[in-house]
Amino acid sequence: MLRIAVPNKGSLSGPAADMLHEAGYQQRRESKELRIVDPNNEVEFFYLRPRDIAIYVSSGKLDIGITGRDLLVDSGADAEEILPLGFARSTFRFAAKPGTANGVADLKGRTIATSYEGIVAGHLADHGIDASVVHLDGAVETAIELGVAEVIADVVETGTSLRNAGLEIFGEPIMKSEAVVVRRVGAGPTEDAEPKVQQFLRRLQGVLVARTYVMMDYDCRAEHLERAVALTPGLESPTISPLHNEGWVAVRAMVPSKEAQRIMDDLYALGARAILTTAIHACRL
Ligand SMILES: Nc1ncnc2c1ncn2[C@@H]1O[C@H](COP(=O)(O)OP(=O)(O)OP(=O)(O)O)[C@@H](O)[C@H]1O
Ligand SMILES: O=P(O)(O)OC[C@H]1O[C@H](OP(=O)(O)OP(=O)(O)O)[C@H](O)[C@@H]1O
Ligand SMILES: [Mg+2]
Repeated sequence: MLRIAVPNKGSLSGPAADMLHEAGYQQRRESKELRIVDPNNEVEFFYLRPRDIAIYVSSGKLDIGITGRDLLVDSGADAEEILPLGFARSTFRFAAKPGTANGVADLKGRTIATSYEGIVAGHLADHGIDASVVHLDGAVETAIELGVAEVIADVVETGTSLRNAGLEIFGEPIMKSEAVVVRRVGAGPTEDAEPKVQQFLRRLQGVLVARTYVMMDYDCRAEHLERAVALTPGLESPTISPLHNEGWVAVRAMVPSKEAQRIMDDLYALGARAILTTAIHACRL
């Protein structure tokens, strides 16, 4: 049975459960459940603190896990990212009162509060900067107002928390994060779990594709086909079928959902008609 770690709380938890559900896996019904077995898929899910997931996976007791890239790096665990999942996107940034710092060089001798000590210590070492790091569990933005630190390093999504605390980002982004699937470094093809791991990854990739693409169908005159196909090249190659009306063909191709409306406008301008888009519910590429 494949053993998978899933975030039990926080920003990663809901979207991770939604993605697993879309991929056909059974998920817990109560937010207090710590583990469930999905017998049909022969998978056992362990609901763990997101910060601990890379550590469990690196121990080899769990085959794979879903966590944040920032949490993986911060943990220093012997685990690696094998699939980015596109949700819980954030950046990790330094911030301070306006006008107090411009770049990483200004951190010398300063006190930095963060929940991600591993990332901050690594970044300071990379830049050869000597500074003190204070570990706080959360609500790090308040540390400056209360005099615990002069600078913070924290997760930023919209920037609202920083603005509300009267703080400004400075310096280059320390890292970009999103939810990722992780596994133990060195785990691989010879392991018993490998076929199940690959099947799990294919299912999640299928969800990612179904979320980002739509299927587009349209009819166009054969003489416009090359220009139409240039607009809708599909993932491999579009399907072209003859129409009963001579000189017309039907085209079917996957297109990125974000671009669907623009592509429909361009196809219409080319003379294509009966342009339809439909959602993809699931796929294997
Ligand atoms: N506002 C946010 N937007 C997007 N991702 C976020 C946000 N806050 C945290 N994350 C991401 O969630 C992961 C941290 O999860 P964790 O559960 O530790 O913190 P949290 O979501 O802030 O929950 P809490 O602080 O309530 O425990 C990291 O990968 C981080 O980048
Ligand atoms: O840029 P924003 O959209 O404001 O999002 C970023 C904030 O969200 C998270 O905080 P959370 O609410 O989880 O509280 P915490 O700091 O206690 O973790 C994170 O730690 C930041 O503070
Ligand atoms: Mg938080």
